[in-house]
Amino acid sequence: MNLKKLAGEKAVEFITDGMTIGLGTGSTVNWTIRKLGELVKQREIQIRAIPTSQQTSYLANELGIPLVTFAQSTELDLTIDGADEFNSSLDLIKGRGGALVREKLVAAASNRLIIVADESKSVEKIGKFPLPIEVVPFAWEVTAKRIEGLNCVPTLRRVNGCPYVSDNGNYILDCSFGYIENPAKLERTIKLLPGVVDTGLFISMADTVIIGTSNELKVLSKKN
Ligand SMILES: O=C[C@H](O)[C@H](O)[C@H](O)COP(=O)(O)O
Repeated sequence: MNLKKLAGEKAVEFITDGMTIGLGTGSTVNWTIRKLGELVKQREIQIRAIPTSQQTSYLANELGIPLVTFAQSTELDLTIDGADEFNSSLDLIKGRGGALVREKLVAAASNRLIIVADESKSVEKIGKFPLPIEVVPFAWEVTAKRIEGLNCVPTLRRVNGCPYVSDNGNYILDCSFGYIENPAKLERTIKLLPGVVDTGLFISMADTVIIGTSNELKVLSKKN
């Protein structure tokens, strides 16, 4: 069973006619986007969408999903996106695919954030994998040193030996903090550092996580 597909396709049920939605990035939400593309093609639903990456923009265009920008709408009804890790409080780590900055901006402009993931993303404490932090290329070495001072090992993300460059023209540092005891505090601390654009910590942003497990689909919702 493809658990990413199971979770990704389920999320389409939350999209209703006339919505303006945010489309996340990654292999799980791609299933949502493909399913949505079918509905749009069959004229079963009319929506507008803002993509969180070039990659998602290409896919949505290929599928005929109408795209808009924040110039047309500054408020979104719903965003559906993937995650690299989530805990039972629905705190997330995102950004392994490099789209964290736009993903956070789109999520923050949305009335609701639905995460789609397979069960391997569920953790007791976030920090199992390095935390992606997007930084301005200028003086990135200095920024990395400052982040290192917070007790972690930052590694510049590279592709074929060259620094990975995000859609925003920035670099990404993958930072091994180990398990993060207080994600909200860490987020505030990192964001104060000069050179940091944003972090992959998404704290108190997700409303719902749809999880594909080998037995069934599980839905976790924010406790109010
Ligand atoms: O930058 C990438 C995003 O945060 C993705 O949503 C995240 O990495 C999850 O991707 P996937 O569904 O491919 O595991």
